[in-house]
Amino acid sequence: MAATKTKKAASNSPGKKASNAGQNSSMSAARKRNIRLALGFLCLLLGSFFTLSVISYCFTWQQDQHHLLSSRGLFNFLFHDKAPVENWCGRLGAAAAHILVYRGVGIASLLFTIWLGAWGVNLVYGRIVIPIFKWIRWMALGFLFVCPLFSFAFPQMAFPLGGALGNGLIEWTNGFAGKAGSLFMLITVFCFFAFIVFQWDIKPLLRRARKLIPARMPAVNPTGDAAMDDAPTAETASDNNDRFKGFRLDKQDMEAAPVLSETDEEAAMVTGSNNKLNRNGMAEPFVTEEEPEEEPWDGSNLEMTIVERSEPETPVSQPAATGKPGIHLELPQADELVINEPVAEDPAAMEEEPWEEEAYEEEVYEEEEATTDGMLDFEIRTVEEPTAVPAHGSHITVESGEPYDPSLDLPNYKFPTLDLLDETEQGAISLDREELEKNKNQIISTLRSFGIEIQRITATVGPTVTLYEIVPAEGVRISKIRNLEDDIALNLAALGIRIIAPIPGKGTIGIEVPNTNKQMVPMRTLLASEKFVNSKMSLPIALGKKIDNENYIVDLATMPHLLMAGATGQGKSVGINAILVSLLYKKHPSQLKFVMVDPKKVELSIYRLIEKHYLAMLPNEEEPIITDTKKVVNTVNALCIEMDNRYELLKDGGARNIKEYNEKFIKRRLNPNNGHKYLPFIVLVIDEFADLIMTAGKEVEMPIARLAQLARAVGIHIIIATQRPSVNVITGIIKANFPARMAFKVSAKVDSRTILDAGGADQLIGRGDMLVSHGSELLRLQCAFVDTPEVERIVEFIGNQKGYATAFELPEYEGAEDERAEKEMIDLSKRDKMFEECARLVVNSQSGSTSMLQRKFNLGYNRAGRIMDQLEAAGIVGPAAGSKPRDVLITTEYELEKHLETLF
Ligand SMILES: Nc1ncnc2c1ncn2[C@@H]1O[C@H](COP(=O)(O)OP(=O)(O)OP(=O)(O)O)[C@@H](O)[C@H]1O
Repeated sequence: MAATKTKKAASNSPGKKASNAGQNSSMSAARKRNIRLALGFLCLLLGSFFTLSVISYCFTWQQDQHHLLSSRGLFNFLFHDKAPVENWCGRLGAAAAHILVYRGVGIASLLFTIWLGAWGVNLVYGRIVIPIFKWIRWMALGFLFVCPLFSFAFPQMAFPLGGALGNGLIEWTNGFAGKAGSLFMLITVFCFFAFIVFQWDIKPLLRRARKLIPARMPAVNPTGDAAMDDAPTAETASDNNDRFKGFRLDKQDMEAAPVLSETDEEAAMVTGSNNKLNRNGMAEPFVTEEEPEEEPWDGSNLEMTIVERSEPETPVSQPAATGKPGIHLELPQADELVINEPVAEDPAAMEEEPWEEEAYEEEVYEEEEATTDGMLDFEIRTVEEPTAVPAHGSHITVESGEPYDPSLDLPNYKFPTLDLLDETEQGAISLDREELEKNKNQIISTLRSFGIEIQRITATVGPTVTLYEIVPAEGVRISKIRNLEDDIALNLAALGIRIIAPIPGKGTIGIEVPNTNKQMVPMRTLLASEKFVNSKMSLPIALGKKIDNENYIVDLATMPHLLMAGATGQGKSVGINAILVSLLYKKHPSQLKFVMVDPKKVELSIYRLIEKHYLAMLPNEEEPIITDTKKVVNTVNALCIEMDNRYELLKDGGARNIKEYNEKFIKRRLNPNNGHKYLPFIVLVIDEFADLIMTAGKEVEMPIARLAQLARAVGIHIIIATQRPSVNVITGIIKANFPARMAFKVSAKVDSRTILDAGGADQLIGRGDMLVSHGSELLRLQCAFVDTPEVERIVEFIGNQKGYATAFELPEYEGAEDERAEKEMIDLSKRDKMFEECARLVVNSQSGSTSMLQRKFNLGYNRAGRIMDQLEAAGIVGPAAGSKPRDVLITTEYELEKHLETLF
């Protein structure tokens, strides 16, 4: 009875209401999205249909027009006439095109039909893909200028180029003011659009015209009148300069306007009309209603508390949305987008380069005018072009007491905005009470069947799993539960159960059970969260959500290196993208560089677009993303040299780590003339580490281990990902230097132990479900999801901006060259006595394996290696391929004999 009462109370509890409200709001959001999609597709279809019918009309109008005009009305033509029509879109197409072209605006009607399709595209995407509102101006120009222009220019043409509108306007003006009047009308309309609506800049044209005039005048009139002729020109110049100043203001205003309207458009598209701006143009603080905690509710005979956490953080504005303070994007809820525009004028608009260049040209011109005026001095000045693309640290020599700002390398760089990420709705975490109760009962009965009684059970519902925390009855030893782990998991029989006995620091036992309805964690919500936006970490990475729904954001700099593993298709690539995207949203190109290694050649290639902003590579290297093993070895060794150089700089600068060093440099306490420079963080990302180790072995393992041991203090961090977390890939030396590990689902418990030093990763459920071991904790997280198109949009956004002249150059690594030179210097006249026999064995077995030579001829490793190098120099085998046998370049013994004859 008591139990029933509690249940009732629980079902009426505010928590339940809140969750109902959440469900309702997510349903209405889904309905809105469906309506938007339906309208979008309709507009797209109609737009395409009408466009096609108008294009077809251009070829078929004569045949169809006859039927149309002879038919008694459009209705009759559409529904009763039997005569065949030529238009590709049938009767409907012929009628629509007739109305649009003949009775409407002529050929300019295409502007309307394509615009309709563009509306559809925007509605389908839910954001402004094609700027349709800007298009309205072009439509107006088409209807009010192009239509009458066609009718004026081709009055005899049978095809209604200008449509009824063009013909009507021209007829009226012809009658009212004659042809001259029509021409004036057309010029006036054009000027109205050019200067008022589009605000086109005709100054360059005028200036060119003006330059031509004084240049010719003295030649025409060399008697001294030139000075008189020049005088008004100089006046005009200053006049123009005044006008120019006025125009400069207008231009700013004008530039501000489309930005505003476009953003409004976007906001209107996405949110309806939910823009909130307070009077200062700053964000209204958002108040999120904390969902009240669920009341405890009764199970069949035991009480279980469901801990449902509200979203832990109010997503806040993203400061970096424009690279300038003041423009913020807020995402309080998935379906609400608040955009705040700054009231103060945007300094960026004033600093636009072309504008500055024009102003400068204008000044130079004015001076030229003045000197020609008096014919006294003649000075030819060359105006140095401002460097189009800066080199790294190019503004370093600016002498001023101001603190050094590395971002001034690329002052106009804009950080990617949140709207580049999909606005995936993340509804409230749904609580399926039936499911919770069923699991609870099963846990209780399973434990009871092993003789374990429990006192209390609490459920915490996370995005993908629910954690049942159990307090065992007095006297039950935790080791007993731990020993029964497998049996309990078997009895609960759900996929992906993980038992944590005990939960560290709590003394309770945790059983994680996957939810039936799993929630994805969109990257956007993490990047918009207060914790991320206000993070002061050196390299903040937003990894995902914890089981209690809290955002998990860590500093890669403190990790300081990260080892990732997971079977194929379990979310590794998404995890790497989440890390890279987090860093791209937070760090300026002057502060961070990536070295990317991708033997698979497909995963990281998408980042090649940001080569000139964020990538670091060897000098004279062509490919920004390294795919070739040999090049990886060189690059990793180059990073070791960079590390050593940085240590020298730190020692010289009296700093213990990169943070202290950069702080000193910013305060201008380190002299760039002594080689000091601002040091960006470098993150080395290696995908498919197993592949690398298999091909390059120790050659790559050693420098990586060295980096991992020492590079942290100088700001070089490593992220390694592998599908195969076996001990020969993640060797002891690598493991010892990678304290932070991230495991997606792996196929065997032994793999889980290799990566995490604990089981559990084999029991994950995939799709971004992961375990992170950092410090002493082992956390279960749902990895943030960022899709490839989103990453593409972000790198395109960055790549389209002005970057450095080159990628960040790593120091040259000479080792590789030396090796090659050494090989080239092998003197075959001093070849080993066993050379010929070894050559025969290699050719007959078609395997260039050094260990085979060792075994067959009982040779030492060094001698066998030397013979193999001689075989390579003789062109019998190919270059070393890591631990794999070398390729054999000769196929038969006969061919070998011939080859040896030619050689010796
Ligand atoms: N965090 C996540 N949230 C939701 N779904 C995810 C998540 N991570 C991955 N997935 C799903 O799993 C699929 C495979 O992920 P991903 O490509 O990252 O696997 P992978 O481990 O890199 O595989 P491979 O090693 O073969 O490249 C994705 O296409 C996506 O559908």
